[in-house]
Amino acid sequence: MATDNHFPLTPCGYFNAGLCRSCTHLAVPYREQVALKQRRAEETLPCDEWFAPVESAEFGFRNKAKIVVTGTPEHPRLGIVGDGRGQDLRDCLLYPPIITAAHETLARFVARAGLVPYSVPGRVGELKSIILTASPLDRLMIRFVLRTEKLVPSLLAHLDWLVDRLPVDVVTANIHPHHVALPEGPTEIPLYGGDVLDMSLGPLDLRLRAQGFFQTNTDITRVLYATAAAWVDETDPEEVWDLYCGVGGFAKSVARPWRTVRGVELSEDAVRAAGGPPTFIAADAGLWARQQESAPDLLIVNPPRRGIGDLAEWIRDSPIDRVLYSSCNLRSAADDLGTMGFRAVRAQLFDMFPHTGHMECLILAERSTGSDG
Ligand SMILES: C[S@@+](CC[C@H](N)C(=O)[O-])C[C@H]1O[C@@H](n2cnc3c(N)ncnc32)[C@H](O)[C@@H]1O
Repeated sequence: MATDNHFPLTPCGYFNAGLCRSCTHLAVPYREQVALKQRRAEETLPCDEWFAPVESAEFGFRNKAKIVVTGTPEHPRLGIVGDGRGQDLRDCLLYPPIITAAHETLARFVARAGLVPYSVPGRVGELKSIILTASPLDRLMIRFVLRTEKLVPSLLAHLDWLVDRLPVDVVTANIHPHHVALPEGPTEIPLYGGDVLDMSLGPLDLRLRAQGFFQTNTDITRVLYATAAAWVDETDPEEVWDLYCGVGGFAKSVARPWRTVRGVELSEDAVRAAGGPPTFIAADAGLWARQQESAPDLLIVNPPRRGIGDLAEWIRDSPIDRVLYSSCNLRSAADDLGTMGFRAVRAQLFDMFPHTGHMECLILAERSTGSDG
């Protein structure tokens, strides 16, 4: 492959040839990437003490692949839309071996089952993408994102061939009729196996349903949850709420026999997958908090990128003095802490998304007193 003179050579042939630039920071040596993120984090969020950042494996860390399918059933390209024609990325270095190996079998399956890839410019065809998730024990969830239900009988007719060749626990069809940038649609049709993928991290029992959220870097997630649990245990609060809890990673990590823990999450699917104990509730976090008669001793929040919105004012007016905020967007977290009237006393960067500008930060924040600052 020809190299692009604007960037130094990296370990990724797609990047060097200018065929994929998803890893925007790949040309920067990894240690330097982390140092730059740390500097940016410290500038964005003033904090009494920033702990040393937690580094990721440089490659093979992504437990999820959103594989856009283009080309023809006989010669499918598995990768990204790229310039519109589609770009095959089956040797992407971010994937663990189980996901890389699955690409070849999936390409053969597309041909065997005659799955016609969807063409973005032509708006014809059926198979838009394949979403793969790998569990910590190397089992797979495979979701075929289709324009309509037309290909479901072909998928079913050839499924035995696929599950004989891959370590699959769940296969579904996701129906995504609209020509929009969203990666998936609202309807999920179960095709094979159970309805959850076991994402347990050692003793931490975690299960993922097809449309649920799971942090994308399994090893970093393990350290993030363990760190949160250690920080919570230092003050040993009696009651903890985990708002925006997803499938319950933080809630389950901080659960102790003597502690009351409740997790709140908008997605009913995620709450069903979380199971319990502790107790999980499907609700809007802000509305639910306002309906409670008491407040917890410590609150955990891990919201989407936009932050916690109105909940910040509720926290400001509540008796809560300590919040553990896990954020993938420090800008919104800093704004939220300002609205809450809290100051960051300890923070740590977890490099969940190497080679990009994104990062996860865990922040322990306390109510500011009049003497602060
Ligand atoms: C960044 S994820 C965090 C999930 C979880 N804490 C974890 O570690 O996997 C954010 C979660 O917030 C949920 N969510 C979004 N808006 C919400 C709201 N208004 N109330 C409760 N949960 C919400 C999403 O469904 C998603 O599961």
